[in-house]
Amino acid sequence: MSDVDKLFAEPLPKVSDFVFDHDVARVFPDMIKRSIPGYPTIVENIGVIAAHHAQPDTLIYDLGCSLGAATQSMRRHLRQDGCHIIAVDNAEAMVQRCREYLSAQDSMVEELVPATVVQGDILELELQPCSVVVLNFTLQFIAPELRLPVLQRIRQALLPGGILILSEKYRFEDPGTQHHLEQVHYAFKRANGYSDLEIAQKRSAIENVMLIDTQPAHLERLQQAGFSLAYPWFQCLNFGSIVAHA
Ligand SMILES: C[S@@+](CC[C@H](N)C(=O)[O-])C[C@H]1O[C@@H](n2cnc3c(N)ncnc32)[C@H](O)[C@@H]1O
Ligand SMILES: O=C(O)C(=O)C[C@]1(C(=O)O)C=C[C@@H](O)C=C1
Repeated sequence: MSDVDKLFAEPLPKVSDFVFDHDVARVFPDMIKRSIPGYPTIVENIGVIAAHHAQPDTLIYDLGCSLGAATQSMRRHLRQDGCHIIAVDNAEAMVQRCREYLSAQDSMVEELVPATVVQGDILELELQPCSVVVLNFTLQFIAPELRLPVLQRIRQALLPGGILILSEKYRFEDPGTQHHLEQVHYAFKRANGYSDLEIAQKRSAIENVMLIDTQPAHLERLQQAGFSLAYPWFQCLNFGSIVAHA
């Protein structure tokens, strides 16, 4: 159901800002696996971590779900009775295909945790009480000044004992660290078949719409949002994931 990502393979007269449109949705599984080091490990362990912390008869949110990879993983691992996953994305193309992917999962596996796919803006979404929230490479596409209010609303919606799983691309204050991890990330992309042209054009496409923070900045913001504890559980090159406890 996924094509190979060739969106930036030819020279573009003008590189437009990256958007999650139908062209991206069509190649997204290939794009994200070849672009984010450790992505399969992060997705699989989101299921493990969510299943460990999910509470019976509660909601679970996958915010910025794209095609629902994190939702599918949580459905593979969750065993608590009465849970329901709400997968949210504001991109119509993603929502359409996410519904197809989850229907396909339902046709292959019986008695999965029910999941509802909602097209909506997480900046406007009213969050119901929940025990797990996932932001898997989503917050980086939210305007920096709006990130704290989003995290505060998530914190308020989480039940006692609830968790947020936040995965992001990182930048680094130390110039040497930033340079070397950025270069090795490009080597990762080349090892996955991207050309230097694709790497350069994709970098231009995301530079204005994917504004990344340092891991310490994320941890500080989570504390500001009222989370009682936050710690990194995974990092691969300049990408990583954090668990934050209500
Ligand atoms: C890198 S993708 C997320 C990957 C996905 N969570 C996964 O695990 O495969 C970022 C997603 O966030 C969505 N997004 C960005 N801003 C959003 C917003 N304000 N509301 C809802 N979804 C948003 C995009 O449409 C896109 O599907
Ligand atoms: O940093 C890059 O070069 C990327 O392509 C990263 C990234 C991401 O982190 O979301 C950017 C856009 C797509 O969603 C896939 C991967």
